Amino acid sequence: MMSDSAAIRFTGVRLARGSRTIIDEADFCLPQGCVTAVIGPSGAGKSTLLYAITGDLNPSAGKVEVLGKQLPLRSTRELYALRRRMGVLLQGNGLLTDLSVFENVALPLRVHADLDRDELTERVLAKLKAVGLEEAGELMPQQLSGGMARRVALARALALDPPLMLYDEPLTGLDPIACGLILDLIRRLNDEFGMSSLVITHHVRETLEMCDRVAIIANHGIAFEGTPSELDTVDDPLIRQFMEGRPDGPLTFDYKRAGKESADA
Ligand SMILES: Nc1ncnc2c1ncn2[C@@H]1O[C@H](COP(=O)(O)OP(=O)(O)OP(=O)(O)O)[C@@H](O)[C@H]1O
Repeated sequence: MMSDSAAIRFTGVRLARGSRTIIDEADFCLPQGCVTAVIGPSGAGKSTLLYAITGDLNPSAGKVEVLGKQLPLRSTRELYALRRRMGVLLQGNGLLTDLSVFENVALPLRVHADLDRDELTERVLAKLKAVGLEEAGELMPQQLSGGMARRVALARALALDPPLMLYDEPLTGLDPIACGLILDLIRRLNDEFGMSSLVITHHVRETLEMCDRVAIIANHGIAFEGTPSELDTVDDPLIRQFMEGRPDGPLTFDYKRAGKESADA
């Protein structure tokens, strides 16, 4: 069991890909009920952190705890049980194109929940309503705008009522209005359903306006963790370089084949 009420806790974690250390000595906490943004230069290891949370990548050192479980788990069965408690929204949406919107959202329920037809319909419509698409169930994915497709994927990620939501670049490819809508939904759903949410994003300014906490991954570790207003007051040159989008400074962008790898430019 986890020692406190964090939804996610990393203690002294090292994450490696082959012989390359991507993140080292990382301490990170996502308190329950919070929306935490994870930002940082391209290639710094944000998605790698996500894979460690979903149990796709085991830490080579340190402790990763998610929803009260320490990873890696002893069996695939336990890992799948934990994954059912995480809603994951990936960049590509992953909607099945030969299934309607309704059936896409129903899919995890059909596979993992033992519901009768009425219960299933009620649950799917509730999730579609939560994302403002209650009347779109009949549509096929090809008939959706990018923003609608993202919302359907979000409804599907919510289908099993996960206590933890993980978003990897939820705003990619969306216009500013659709971005605002998705960020608003992430915040609202987190609070309404009593979830905890982690949002990996390059849309730094917009996301900082709505999140409770922010972690910056840079130079192989967690370079900052705190609230958005604390971030405003930090004068660490590395943090300022990233926040101001300057190519020159302590952030390194060289690729190294072994040892500690630097972020891609
Ligand atoms: N499957 C893999 N095998 C080997 N190396 C990998 C693998 N996936 C990622 N990497 C390496 O790990 C580094 C961190 O990648 P990651 O995708 O976590 O970065 P990121 O911060 O999410 O980047 P971006 O913002 O561009 O999505 C990359 O530079 C890449 O070289």
